[in-house]
Amino acid sequence: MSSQVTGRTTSSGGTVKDREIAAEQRYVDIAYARLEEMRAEAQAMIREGYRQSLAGTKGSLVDRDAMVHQAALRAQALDIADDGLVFGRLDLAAADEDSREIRYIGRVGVRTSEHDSLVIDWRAPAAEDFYRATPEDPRGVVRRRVLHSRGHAVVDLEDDLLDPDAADGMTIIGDGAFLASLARTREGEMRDIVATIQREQDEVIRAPADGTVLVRGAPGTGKTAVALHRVAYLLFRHRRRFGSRGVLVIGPNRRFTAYIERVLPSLGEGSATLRSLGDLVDGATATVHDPPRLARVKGADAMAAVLRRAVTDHAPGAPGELRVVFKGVVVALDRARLDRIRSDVHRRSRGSVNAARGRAAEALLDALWERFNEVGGPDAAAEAAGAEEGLWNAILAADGLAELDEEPARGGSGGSADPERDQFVARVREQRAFTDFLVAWWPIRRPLDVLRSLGDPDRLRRAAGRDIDGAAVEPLARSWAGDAPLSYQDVALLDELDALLGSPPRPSRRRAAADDPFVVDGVNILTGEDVADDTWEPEMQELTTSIERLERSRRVDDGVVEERPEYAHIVVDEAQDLSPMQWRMLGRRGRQASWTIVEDPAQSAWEDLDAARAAMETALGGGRSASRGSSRGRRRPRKPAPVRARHEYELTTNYRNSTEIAAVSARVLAVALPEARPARAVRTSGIDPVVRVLPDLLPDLGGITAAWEAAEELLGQVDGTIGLIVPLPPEEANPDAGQDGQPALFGEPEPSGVPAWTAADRERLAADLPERVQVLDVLEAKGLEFDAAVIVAPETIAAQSPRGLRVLYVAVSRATQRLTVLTTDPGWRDTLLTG
Ligand SMILES: Nc1ncnc2c1ncn2[C@@H]1O[C@H](COP(=O)(O)OP(=O)(O)OP(=O)(O)O)[C@@H](O)[C@H]1O
Repeated sequence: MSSQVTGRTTSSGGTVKDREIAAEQRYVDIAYARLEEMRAEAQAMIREGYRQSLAGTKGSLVDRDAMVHQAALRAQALDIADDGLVFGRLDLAAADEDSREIRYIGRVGVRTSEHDSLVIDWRAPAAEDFYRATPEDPRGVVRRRVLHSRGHAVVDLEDDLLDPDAADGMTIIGDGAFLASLARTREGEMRDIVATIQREQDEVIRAPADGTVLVRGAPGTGKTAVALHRVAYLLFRHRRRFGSRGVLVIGPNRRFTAYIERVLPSLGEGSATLRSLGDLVDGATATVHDPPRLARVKGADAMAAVLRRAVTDHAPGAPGELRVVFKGVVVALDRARLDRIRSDVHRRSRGSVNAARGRAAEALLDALWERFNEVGGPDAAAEAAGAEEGLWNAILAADGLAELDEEPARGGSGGSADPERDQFVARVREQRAFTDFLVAWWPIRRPLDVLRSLGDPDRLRRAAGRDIDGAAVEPLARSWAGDAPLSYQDVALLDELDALLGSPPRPSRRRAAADDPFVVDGVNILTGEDVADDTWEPEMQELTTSIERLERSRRVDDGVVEERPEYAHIVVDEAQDLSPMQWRMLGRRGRQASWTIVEDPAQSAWEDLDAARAAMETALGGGRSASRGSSRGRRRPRKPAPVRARHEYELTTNYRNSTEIAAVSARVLAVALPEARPARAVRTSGIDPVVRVLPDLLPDLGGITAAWEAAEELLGQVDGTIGLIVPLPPEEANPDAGQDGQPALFGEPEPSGVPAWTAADRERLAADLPERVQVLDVLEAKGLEFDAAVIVAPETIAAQSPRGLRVLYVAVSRATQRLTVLTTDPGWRDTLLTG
């Protein structure tokens, strides 16, 4: 027989619950004492490692490094356990009460000095029952207890009785502490959920490490939390594999990554790389979202073909003619010839564009030699040389000196069967006119230079071919011209360009710099790299051109040749919003990776989900593109990507919203996507969402005042964070203005009809509000949550983009406790409150 209690008083004073808490506290104290010893041991190990290195024995440096590294990891893991070390207890079924096994579950594993288990790490197999046992499937667990602590002190308990028949004499404490924990105040940063992971979530966290884990779920079902706990699990269980090659976690924007950045460190895992889609590429940071119609073009797979054409076009400022002089003969290549050479080099070079500069130089020399012969060069040269020689000999003879010796041929590129050609090549490649031309005609290009060059509509039109709608060219070019801010989609394009341009060729160190005709002033003009060595004498060299200096300094400053890192595991959050080009960017970082993909298609702002899905499959298959990105033209048959194991999961319980707020968000979902199923919310607050109908919500016509008043009211009602969610700024919005029901593309008037909130409006609104109120546009609100949210003008949000209703669905599902909606449209009040 068990007894269920919440606050009953015992004969010894205090409640049953107090007595149980005191008993747990005794155990927890023992665990902390041992944790302290383990920390001291780890510190001693670190000291010992350093001592060994001072001893200077053979191999001691390696030993020391290994020892210090291990001990430091251990010390770090033990440090994080200082708060809430033990959070769970399992009582397992047994033949009698005395032989009943008890397991304590905690943030890290703690053992006695005799190696008996005091606390089991939550990720260890023995802890699995804590998360998986249910009354239907108790897995031998009679009672599951959650311990709530503040620092080292146990402050509350909550029990689940899973097997009543086996619960002989067991006390069961329960007052809904789990649900209460869901209602806790949000402080602006996500927290870990180790103590309360639910069964369906645990299945995702412990899913197989290989292949792809795909997790779907409505807002608030814990997708992000689960993905992060999975990272901690993978790093714990497969430390060698994932620890060394790394785990990358990708979120939609920097606000989001800031929101989740403390979860992994709080789980003792600081090694994962956390990036947003806007700062995944080193040296580039996105600050804006493109309006949907531009994003659609920039993110489409066809953009890969456009960029490929862009890097094969001549660089801005490339000279249109090459002229060199050999033995008095002028040899020139005109634009048409140069263009043919350029496309020929591109066609024949497998590697990157920058690496092909050496090949381009050779092709130019070939063409010059050919041209030299075409213009009757050898004869003219012989004649000119003969005349010159005759003149000199006459002068020498007049001085009573011997005749000129025959000049020996100077071997050019290694000596060929044609000494005349070798001499030509050797002389020409040393000419200033040739090297200057090469640097300008085939410059080492950076991704950002190429993207900016597409700010020129004519150049963009050439690159676009038929892959971009003609009407899109001008707005696209505008978005890249000058110093226009980089968008989230642009970052993926820069990565694509980086892959196309690649690193410049490595200089040949074997060849003494002084003998290398492409080394000018200690810099290899093919690669831009500094190849000065002992044999280099500056005064013997020609002066460096300003272009070379510029290139050299830029490349050093920008670290443009940095390697792109690859990871062993990649977690993609909010994956429903990724464009095909963004998937390509991720694919390059995970060619050997396993993946965890987290998404909710109903929240997707991306329109062409099928194309994005195909790009995702390619990325997961090892980063090889099934299509070369062009919608037409030649396609080489490619080997199909290997099929990797796929594990799919759906999360069904909404832990964020109260049932009252979840009902509002379900009504928006019913309009946005009638066939979609909302998640089941579990916590009822008794607080109904508020919808206010106001005459005007344009920022200057009452919108800012109304939003400010709503925030002020909520500040008195909740202790934690408040999100003021306003419509998109004008440059990021474009309505679905298509007459035929199709989303509008380009050419229609600017979206002046739909009101928008500028960044300045947001700043004005935020100015007089405390820090716990965040003012953000609907796209910035993705993935975040607040104690209370104010949604300004749902009618505007819904109309601002083809996916506006889904964006609104995201907005209304952000709040945990209170929701206020301000609208000018009574119809929206009815939709939100009654459906
Ligand atoms: N098992 C759990 N115990 C306690 N809190 C939980 C649990 N699962 C999720 N939560 C909480 O629910 C909230 C929503 O979780 P999360 O942000 O991970 O959801 P999501 O599915 O990613 O939502 P969205 O799709 O809106 O981004 C968070 O505050 C999270 O800590």
